[in-house]
Amino acid sequence: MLTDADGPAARCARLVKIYPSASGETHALRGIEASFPRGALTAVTGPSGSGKSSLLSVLALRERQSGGELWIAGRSAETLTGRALRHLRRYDVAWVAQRPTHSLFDGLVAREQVEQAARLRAADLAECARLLDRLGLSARAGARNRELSGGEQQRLAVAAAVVGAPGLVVADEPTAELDDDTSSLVLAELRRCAQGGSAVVFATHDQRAIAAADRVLHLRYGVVSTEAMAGAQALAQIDSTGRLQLPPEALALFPQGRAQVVLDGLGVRLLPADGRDAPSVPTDERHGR
Ligand SMILES: Nc1ncnc2c1ncn2[C@@H]1O[C@H](COP(=O)(O)OP(=O)(O)OP(=O)(O)O)[C@@H](O)[C@H]1O
Repeated sequence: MLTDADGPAARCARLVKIYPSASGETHALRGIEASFPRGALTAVTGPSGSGKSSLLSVLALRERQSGGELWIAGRSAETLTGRALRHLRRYDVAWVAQRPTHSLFDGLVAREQVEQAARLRAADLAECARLLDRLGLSARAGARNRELSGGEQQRLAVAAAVVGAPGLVVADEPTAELDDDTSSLVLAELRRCAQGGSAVVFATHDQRAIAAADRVLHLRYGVVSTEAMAGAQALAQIDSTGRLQLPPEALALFPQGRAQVVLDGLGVRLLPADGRDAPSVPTDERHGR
């Protein structure tokens, strides 16, 4: 079971993920700084290719980071033995893959998938039927993966992930296959899981899921560009090395890719490198809307 009860379920600093590619290397994560508190739903958003799935698969211990630090319940992922990693993956860190069948077992019917996860986490088996019912899957409890629709598989993968409230639930686009009604069922179940004390993290492009989150981390080019608490203004993230990512519309003000950094009484102004005062930017654009 995850320990370090007072800290976040997971935290990363300067997290880097590099994939080999035909042209050399793809730097999918370029120094992610983030923490994932228990009891909260964190949505990870960003354009295609910004690194959402890479972050989630490292966070869920499906892949190793290439650099930087990841702590799960206060333990550095790099120092975990193979056995400790398997233990965490099995009991404490639940994973809903982008393709839900990748998180499900072929040989089991729906009810058995959830019961198997419940047994591993020493959860009450009676909860499995209630969970399937809440997710609208009672009538499909005896069906195997290939007999389920994409949306049913997705709901089933979520059921198996949340049963027994593991310390960390990581889900890659858990509502992608769902209509409004079934999406609400999944989001309600993720909320219930967070209320039980789990840290729930999901990548999404879905406005319904973003609206349901307590906080939203927006990625661009493999770093956290902004972080927003529900209903609050998004704040640009300044990482531990002092870097901050400008919104795309501000980049046009710095064609040379250089800025003067001027501290004044109110904060910091960035001026084009030739010393001219920066042209004014409409307030909405400055806030990245
Ligand atoms: N297994 C892999 N091998 C090589 N490159 C990869 C691999 N997985 C991801 N990438 C590359 O890493 C970068 C980030 O990909 P990632 O899938 O994390 O982005 P994403 O934000 O989840 O995108 P999407 O919204 O399209 O799912 C992309 O350039 C992608 O091509």
